[in-house]
Amino acid sequence: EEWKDRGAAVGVQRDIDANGNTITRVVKKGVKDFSFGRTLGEGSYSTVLAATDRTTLKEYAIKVLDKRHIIKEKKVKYVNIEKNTLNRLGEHPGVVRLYYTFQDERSLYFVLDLAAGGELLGFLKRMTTFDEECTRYYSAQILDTIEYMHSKGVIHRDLKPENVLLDDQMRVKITDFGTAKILDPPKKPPQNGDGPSGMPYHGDPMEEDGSKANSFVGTAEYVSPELLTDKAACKASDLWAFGCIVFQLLSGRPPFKAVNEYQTFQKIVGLEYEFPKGFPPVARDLVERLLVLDPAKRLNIEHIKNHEFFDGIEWGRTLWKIKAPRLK
Ligand SMILES: Nc1ncnc2c1ncn2[C@@H]1O[C@H](COP(=O)(O)OP(=O)(O)OP(=O)(O)O)[C@@H](O)[C@H]1O
Ligand SMILES: O=C(O)C[C@H](Cc1nc2cc(Cl)cc(Cl)c2[nH]1)c1ccc(Cl)cc1
Repeated sequence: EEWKDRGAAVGVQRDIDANGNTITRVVKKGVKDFSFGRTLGEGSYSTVLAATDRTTLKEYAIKVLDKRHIIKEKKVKYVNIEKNTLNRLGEHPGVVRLYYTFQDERSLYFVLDLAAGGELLGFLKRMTTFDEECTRYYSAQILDTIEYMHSKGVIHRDLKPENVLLDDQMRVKITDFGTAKILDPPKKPPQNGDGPSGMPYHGDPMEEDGSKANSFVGTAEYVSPELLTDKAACKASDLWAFGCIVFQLLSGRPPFKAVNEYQTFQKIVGLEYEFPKGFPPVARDLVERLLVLDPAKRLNIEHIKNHEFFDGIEWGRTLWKIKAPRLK
């Protein structure tokens, strides 16, 4: 049987010796335990390969990072945030699960769920737009996963269709947690200088005046206004990105897009966007209540789940059992 301590994977092997005594051996999973297949994709600091566990024949995606490259590019912090965040998130159908991590002299390895369907963005590009039924299904699974992440004190901070992968049954698998923020439960009563809602942050260096130096900004089109104005990401920032994704699935383009990042940021803080003709009115109402400049005035997850756009969606386990609607 196998048991895994936090992220480091160890297997337990039992054998009987000549005198009939049981010998228990603890074995660490390593590169040798997998046969590597095709390249699923490349990141700036990583290669993701399909792989099969030689013993169990289970298929995984293994993300391989070159140690020297990570150190040179000063990405050690992000790799460890990704590992710690994935370990903290444990198991949810909408999160790419981390089974093992290990390293050899040259590389680091993340053994992850295989999302054989690839990126949601790929399907959207092929379809140009999704109809309401498909949009409802995919955005409901994304929302259910955001709710789970937030319940574990994790803010994703870079939600976008590229980071929404799909498994072989066209179910959502959210990935890319290297830039997530982990909210720590306050050990002491909230003091000023803590993050919003009195929750102190960790993972970003603090300025001497106690304000958070938020080094990270997400992908321009999906960045929330509060991150641009007072550099503070909060849970509602993921719901801004969610609003952008719903808009993009139905219209084929993100709401805020300009010739360069700076002009995109100007459109965001100025709330300059318009719906294309024919955009479904119920979905429009939902998006208008998410793309609100003041994060405190944005719909919260409970209200979104009860919005008319999600009529017919049964939240909870059922959502992950129903068949994905055919993309048409
Ligand atoms: N679990 C997975 N299953 C299948 N494909 C995956 C999985 N994880 C990543 N990929 C694919 O591999 C490619 C590289 O992903 P990776 O997360 O390593 O880098 P990235 O985040 O896309 O790029 P960057 O690091 O520059 O942001 C992506 O195109 C992604 O779609
Ligand atoms: O937490 C652990 O298990 C230990 C290590 C931590 C760790 N060791 C590292 C060595 C290098 Cl060179 C770079 C990074 Cl980012 C490194 N991170 C580790 C091993 C593998 C992976 Cl995928 C992530 C972190």
